[in-house]
Amino acid sequence: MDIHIQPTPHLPMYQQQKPLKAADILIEQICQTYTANDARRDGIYYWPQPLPAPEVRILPDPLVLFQHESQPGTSSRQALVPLSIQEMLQQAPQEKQRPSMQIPLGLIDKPENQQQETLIVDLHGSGGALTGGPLLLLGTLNSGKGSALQTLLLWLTTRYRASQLICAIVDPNHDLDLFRTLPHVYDHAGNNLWTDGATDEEIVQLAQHCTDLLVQRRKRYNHQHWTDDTFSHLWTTGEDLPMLLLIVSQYQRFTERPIASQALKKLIFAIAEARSLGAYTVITAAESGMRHLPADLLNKISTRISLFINEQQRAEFFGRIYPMDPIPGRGLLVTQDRQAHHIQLALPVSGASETERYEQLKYAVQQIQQSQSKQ
Ligand SMILES: Nc1ncnc2c1ncn2[C@@H]1O[C@H](COP(=O)(O)OP(=O)(O)OP(=O)(O)O)[C@@H](O)[C@H]1O
Repeated sequence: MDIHIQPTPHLPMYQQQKPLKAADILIEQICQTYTANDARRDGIYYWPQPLPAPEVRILPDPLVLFQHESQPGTSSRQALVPLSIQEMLQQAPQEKQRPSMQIPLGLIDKPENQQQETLIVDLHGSGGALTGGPLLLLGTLNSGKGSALQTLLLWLTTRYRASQLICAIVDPNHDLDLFRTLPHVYDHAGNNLWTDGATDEEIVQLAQHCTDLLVQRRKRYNHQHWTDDTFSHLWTTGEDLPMLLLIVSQYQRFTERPIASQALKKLIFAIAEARSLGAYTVITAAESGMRHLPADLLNKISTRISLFINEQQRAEFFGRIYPMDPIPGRGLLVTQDRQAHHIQLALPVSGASETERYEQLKYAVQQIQQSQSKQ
């Protein structure tokens, strides 16, 4: 059974800060008498609410991945998945799982269709999805890249056991430190696949472990003709074949280090070539431009999310200047139909401050760890 993700979730209601005007009262009364559902039945669609925006004093965490255990449905906060982590962890092993790399990351605005939907990125890149293939998250300092990686990794490690998913992580900012202890970050030989990339040797070694994994996989199935569906088919027949996810955070940090950047680039290319074998890539970068993200690397990346970047970078990255607000987690995504959409990414966990969110994430990772040790 697949986990159901609300297609058009309800938006948070902010507390009214200013006194109501007569027009507001009138609108509210009309909305009460003639609800959105009544309107929809009559073929009238309301303009969707604006994307939920974090506001330090009012609601710093308006959009989160999972529902909070103690307050389902009672908070003005919105969850992408209508389940708590604990419920997800209990449900996942009972499902007939497929190796899906479709990850709910936030909300996507489509005002021209009067819609707002869950943003799902698909690292496997099956046809028909809004986005597909390797993912780049670009954004300036404090734009929300690290939080987005946490959301992505929390989803995947909650959903898949370590025997189903191996994560290789290059994390110079230590945004994913809390995940380091999870068994997902080790390969079958017991090698730890997390590094902050402080030395070139560490990067080269991690690249070697990942390449070995791919080589072993090709060898093991040397007569196999790999198509888009082969991996999924082998997986569901019970083959011991974990997905491999490479995360390279802050790619620009390595561009001045020829050995490290060559090793990373080669690895990213090898993983892009091995998508049908179940290998996937996510990269974040704080700088665009050829010097930081070479064109041949960018060509391998089919899903490009830009969080806040300055106008000049926007012009370079998109070929034109789309309007953007400097809101954490707010960004732009150009979908396969070449349409640009505003998006709001979800935080992995809720919390009124960074410290609270850190503790919540720590607790979430502990829950994952415990559920792993029970299996
Ligand atoms: N989707 C979001 N909703 C609400 N707040 C967010 C969101 N994403 C990030 N934030 C907040 O914005 C701040 C910066 O986030 P984060 O550290 O993820 O940014 P970053 O791009 O990784 O920054 P840097 O490049 O400096 O490491 C944090 O306080 C974080 O909690």
